[in-house]
Amino acid sequence: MSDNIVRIENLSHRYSRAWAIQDINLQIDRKGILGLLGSNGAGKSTTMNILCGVLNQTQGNVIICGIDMRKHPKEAKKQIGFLPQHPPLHLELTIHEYLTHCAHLRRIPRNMVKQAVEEVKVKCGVAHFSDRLLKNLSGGYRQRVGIAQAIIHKPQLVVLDEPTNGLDPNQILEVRKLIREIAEERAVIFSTHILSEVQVLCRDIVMIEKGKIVFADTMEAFNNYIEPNGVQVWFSNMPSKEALLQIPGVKDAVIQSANSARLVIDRNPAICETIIEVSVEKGWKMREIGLEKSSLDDIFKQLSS
Ligand SMILES: Nc1ncnc2c1ncn2[C@@H]1O[C@H](COP(=O)(O)OP(=O)(O)OP(=O)(O)O)[C@@H](O)[C@H]1O
Repeated sequence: MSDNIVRIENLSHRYSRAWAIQDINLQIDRKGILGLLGSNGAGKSTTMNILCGVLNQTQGNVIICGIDMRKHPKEAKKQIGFLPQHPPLHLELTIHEYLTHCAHLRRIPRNMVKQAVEEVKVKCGVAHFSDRLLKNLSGGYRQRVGIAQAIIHKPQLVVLDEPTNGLDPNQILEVRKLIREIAEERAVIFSTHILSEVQVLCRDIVMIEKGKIVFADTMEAFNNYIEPNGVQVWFSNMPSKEALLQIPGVKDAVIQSANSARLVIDRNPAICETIIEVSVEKGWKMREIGLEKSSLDDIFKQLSS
């Protein structure tokens, strides 16, 4: 049949008249983390809800480990763990009670429930809080429990919808570490609107904008693609615009003050060295140089055009 963990074919969905997503194609063949990046309303949740069998698509197919989600939802869902944006936690239960409840919902055989719960508590670092009520946990620990319920049945695919949203910086680091660990054994889809989250965590990236995929490749390819095209420079002996335009690789120059300019450059990894060399040669006394980072909005604009 198929070696794909996920295959999404020509997936489109409309809630009323307008299409929320259109013609999404996506394939995941290996373990590791894929980042699904998109701004608010781009269509991430719609795609994930369909992928996880929570929403029925208008058109297209979702195949999980060779099983068609629409034709065999129960079988397909066995291969998936899902942590939605608003985790389905029962705050009045303890961690142990909640995960035991999840194990039953996932139809883990009765004689294996205890072992599955203990294993997942250790894996997600919540074993020492086993008897604590969920309502008394910090945001980071609640997310750990949310991830625990998503992997308790050892699925091949885990889908995490904005899992680091609302956490403090330490909690974000801890949850990222846990996500990396669980991705050693399975494919993980990590949805977010924060580019830097995808850059630190994911091996592959899919960008979605206005319901359509605008970029899908490795993180490395993405980082190469978005290389900055602007440089800020500060000089003590400010050269003229004409002199700056003589630097090889500089396509345009805008003088911004008596000591600074913005240069539009070729995508050339050695451009900063060239600018520094010319500055030294001409005695411009460079004080500072910095590559401009594209904002996510710029990147989306660039990719959608
Ligand atoms: N239940 C719904 N009924 C009608 N329209 C909806 C519904 N849910 C989402 N939409 C619309 O579908 C489009 C995609 O929304 P979706 O929630 O999938 O985006 P998203 O990328 O997950 O955004 P966010 O990060 O804000 O959750 C948006 O235009 C949204 O307004």
